[in-house]
Amino acid sequence: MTNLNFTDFNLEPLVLQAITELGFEEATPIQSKSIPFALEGRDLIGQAQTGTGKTAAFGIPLISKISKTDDKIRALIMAPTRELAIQVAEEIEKLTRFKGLRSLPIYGGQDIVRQIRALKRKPQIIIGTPGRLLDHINRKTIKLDDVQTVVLDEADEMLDMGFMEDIQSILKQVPDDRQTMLFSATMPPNIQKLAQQFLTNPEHVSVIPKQVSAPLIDQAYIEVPERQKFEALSRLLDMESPELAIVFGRTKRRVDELAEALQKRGYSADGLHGDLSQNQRDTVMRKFRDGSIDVLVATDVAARGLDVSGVTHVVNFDLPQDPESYVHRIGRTGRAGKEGAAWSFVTPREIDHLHFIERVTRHRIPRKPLPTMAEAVEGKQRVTAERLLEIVQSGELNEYKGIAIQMLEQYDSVQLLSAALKLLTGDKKDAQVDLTPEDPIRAKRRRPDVRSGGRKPSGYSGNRNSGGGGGYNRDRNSSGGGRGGYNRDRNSSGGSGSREGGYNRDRKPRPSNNEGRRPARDNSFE
Ligand SMILES: Nc1ncnc2c1ncn2[C@@H]1O[C@H](COP(=O)(O)OP(=O)(O)OP(=O)(O)O)[C@@H](O)[C@H]1O
Ligand SMILES: [Mg+2]
Repeated sequence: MTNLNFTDFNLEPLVLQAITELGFEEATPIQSKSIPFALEGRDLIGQAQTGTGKTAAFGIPLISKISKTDDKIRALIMAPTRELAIQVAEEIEKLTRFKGLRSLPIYGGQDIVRQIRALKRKPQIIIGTPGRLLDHINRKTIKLDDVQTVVLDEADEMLDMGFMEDIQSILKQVPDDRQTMLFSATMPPNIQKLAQQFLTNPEHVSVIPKQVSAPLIDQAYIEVPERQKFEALSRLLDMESPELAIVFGRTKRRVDELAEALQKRGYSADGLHGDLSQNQRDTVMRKFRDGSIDVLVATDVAARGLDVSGVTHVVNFDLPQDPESYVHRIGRTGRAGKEGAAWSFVTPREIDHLHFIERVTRHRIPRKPLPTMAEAVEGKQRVTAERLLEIVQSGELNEYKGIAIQMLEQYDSVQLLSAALKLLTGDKKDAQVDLTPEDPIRAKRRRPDVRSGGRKPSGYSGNRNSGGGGGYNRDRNSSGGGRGGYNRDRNSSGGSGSREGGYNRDRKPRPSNNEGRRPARDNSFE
């Protein structure tokens, strides 16, 4: 089907105005398909590739049903991580800007007394992580008797994190005649269990072409021994000079060590994982969103749902265990019609696991050679030259011209310019870096299907853009600079302030097929 315009949905003018303000010109395929059903009140299972606007697909209908004068909690959105809850709350906030609804994020690690105070302002929409929501329900500071709409964003991840019981307990508090919607880019078969329990006659809305991962992501892998991964990463970052990059590591220790090593080598990097205080997590995310750091090193805490504009590269420093995680990690780039690159480091013993990921995601990942030292140097020089030319074009150089003329009288111009480039490029610091080696991930045997309905794999789809997945209108207003391609004004609204507290809910550890030697997955997302 062709994409619809937002005016086709018969939305209130104040909601339409907010959509226009966000710069959305037409609905994406998942929005075109799910908004009409959702407005009718139908239960929904929505699946579409990463970065294709699922948040607004549930957000727009949900806010359309709530009245400004209401003072009850009418909608509950659950998300697996704190950062995602905050981000979804921000998008809802933007969508309700003109309508004037009240929404509130509720998540662990934030001062509960402050949350209780904020709840007194009678929000109609709550966006929360399951553990903290349950905490409020038990304290009777949140009552869900009047909820009309429930959304489980990243439903499969919440199951995987062991939230099933919490979700059950929470949903017991919500009236049975509510509308329930599940959304994710991946729907492994076990999602059916959740759907059967919590949804009534759901409409399956899926926008999935042959490959599960987003089509605008250029995927590649580099075969590299464990001990050479760091050198490979440095070279890759130098060669590609990402605008913003997310580097995924398997464990918290890995993330800490890697972030520190990158800093030592002069990269502007910081780490994010579930053992940091909420204050630290907020600070890192804020810095990454505003570009004051350009490499975010993270565990899978950052794999789901996070939408940071300008992420041009994702690097799997360590391969993820699950194909779903691969799809979500790489989906942090190539969003909203933009292109992105995803590189995965694969140790020789992990090649089988990579093939498993390829089979499940139905996408052949081409191998690329390790960038050479020369390519890395050339990449850095190119970026420096580009920066220099930008300054030349800006034309504001008068105060330097006197000294330039003086220098040119004494030295050769090529020599002078080379020296300037050298200075700007900065010498790479050769600081010694020792990372604790990680064990290789072993190939897992499992039914190769991350989609709902259990369709059989139909072979590889090596063809990018097959099926036309994302569906953003990328041709309009291309922004000359090479990055744009779709029109929207991205004002990241800075996030909520930092709070202290250390509520970390323990997730149930997932079964490991690595004889328990694999360090636990980051189990404190919430
Ligand atoms: N109709 C639209 N036109 C242009 N941009 C849009 C539209 N709808 C959503 N967006 C923007 O696209 C980006 C990605 O949206 P969103 O985060 O909802 O994706 P998602 O499908 O939930 O991805 P993920 O699976 O990673 O969670 C956001 O910046 C969002 O504001
Ligand atoms: Mg999302």
